[in-house]
Amino acid sequence: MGKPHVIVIPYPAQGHVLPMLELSQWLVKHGVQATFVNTESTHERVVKSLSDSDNIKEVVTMVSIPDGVEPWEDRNDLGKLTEAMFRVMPGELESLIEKINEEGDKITGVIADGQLGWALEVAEKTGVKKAAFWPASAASFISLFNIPKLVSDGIVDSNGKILKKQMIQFSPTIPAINSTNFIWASIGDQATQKVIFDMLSTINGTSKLADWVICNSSYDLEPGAFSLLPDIIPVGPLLASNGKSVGYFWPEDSACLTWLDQQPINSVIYVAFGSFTLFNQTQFEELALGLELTNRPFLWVVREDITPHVDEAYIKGFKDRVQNRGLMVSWAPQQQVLSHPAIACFISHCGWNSTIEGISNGVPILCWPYFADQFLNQSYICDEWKVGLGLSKEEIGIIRRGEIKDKLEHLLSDKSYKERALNLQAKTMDSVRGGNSHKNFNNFIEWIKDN
Ligand SMILES: O=c1ccn([C@@H]2O[C@H](COP(=O)(O)OP(=O)(O)O[C@H]3O[C@H](CO)[C@@H](O)[C@H](O)[C@H]3O)[C@@H](O)[C@H]2O)c(=O)[nH]1
Repeated sequence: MGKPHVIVIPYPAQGHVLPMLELSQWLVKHGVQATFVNTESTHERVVKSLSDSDNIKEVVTMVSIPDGVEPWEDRNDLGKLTEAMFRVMPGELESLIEKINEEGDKITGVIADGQLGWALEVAEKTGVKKAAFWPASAASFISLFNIPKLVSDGIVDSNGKILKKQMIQFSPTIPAINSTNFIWASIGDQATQKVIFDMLSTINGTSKLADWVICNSSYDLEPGAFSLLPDIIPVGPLLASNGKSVGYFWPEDSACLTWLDQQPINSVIYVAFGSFTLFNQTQFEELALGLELTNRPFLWVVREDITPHVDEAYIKGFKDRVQNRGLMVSWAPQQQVLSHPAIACFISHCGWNSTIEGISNGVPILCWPYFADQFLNQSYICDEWKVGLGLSKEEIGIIRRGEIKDKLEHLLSDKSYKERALNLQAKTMDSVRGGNSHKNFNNFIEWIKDN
């Protein structure tokens, strides 16, 4: 009997591809062969963005299949993308597995993103092991499991439209969620929301189809959520196995690490909003001016692809005034940045990966959620773990420079945030270095290897 050989297949979004590629590298380290299946367009982006030192292609077999989106359609339309994927990718995945098997390199299991239930149906059909990977918090899983109840309670209709705007407490052991912040409720127009809602509604069934459901979280981070979900197994945070993530959609600017080396310890404000967040010009300027007002060094990820005419976006004179203490880059190697001793705090959109990367490095967080599960993650950061602060918006939805400066001052001058962040870091890292997450991961590997 040869090595176990699994297919790992993520949803084509940055916050899904990165942790699943990390998972694949951990699998390989444990003696499992991994074939990573991206959509063709994501594969192209990832391969193009690899840096010279990234040897991922020698470790994990990277392949691609079409996502079904027609050349004239827009892949940023998540509704269209999700529908097209569902139509085309199951057949493509099945053919891929057949082809690999015919070549004699037998596939023994499929580990699918929790959002891709159809991939587990393909696994079932081809008679291999089935596991689901959830790249976000266990609490967000709970909110999706409760979709049928939300419909029967009249909070949302069967298309996912929010009928009642109110705080929802699924259990006293997890943070309450405002119904307007449900994951699907802020994605695109009503038609898109329906497609995403339908996809998320299937997650309960997907997790029943899977032999294992693993989650990129830990008992220490979410004791309440995991007590409600005994069959969801935390194995995280799954950080880059060699300290550096691979699988970026944009080329990294690693010069920022050299710049960080020149900054005093515990001085730099790191600012990054993941892969989806969009700012209007007013908000962009207020953030820039807020950073300027702090008089502290900062490293700010400004995505050039979503900030058209980026040079003109900065307020006049800003770049000259901050040139000795501010660095703007288009994409940073975030895990390396957050582990750098110069970092003092993190202004984040609270995507789950950014959240657990901040926690794993003991970095206090100023929360600026944009959509989806990010509001729930903010509640964890501010109310449960107490390692960060939120920001208040004006009525017109803008966060002003004075608010940004004041909250940063508060976060950095009240040492209790850093203390709690370091405590949580210690617990979290213990869990992956020999503790519960580590043990769970080893049990998972045993299951994959078991004939
Ligand atoms: O300059 C940058 C900016 C980000 N990152 C990385 O990109 C990833 C971003 O992931 P995440 O923080 O989760 O944000 P999103 O890309 O916005 O992720 C989507 O997917 C997540 C997992 O489902 C959800 O929690 C988010 O709300 C959703 O927006 C992280 O690993 C970061 O380290 C970099 O390496 N460099």
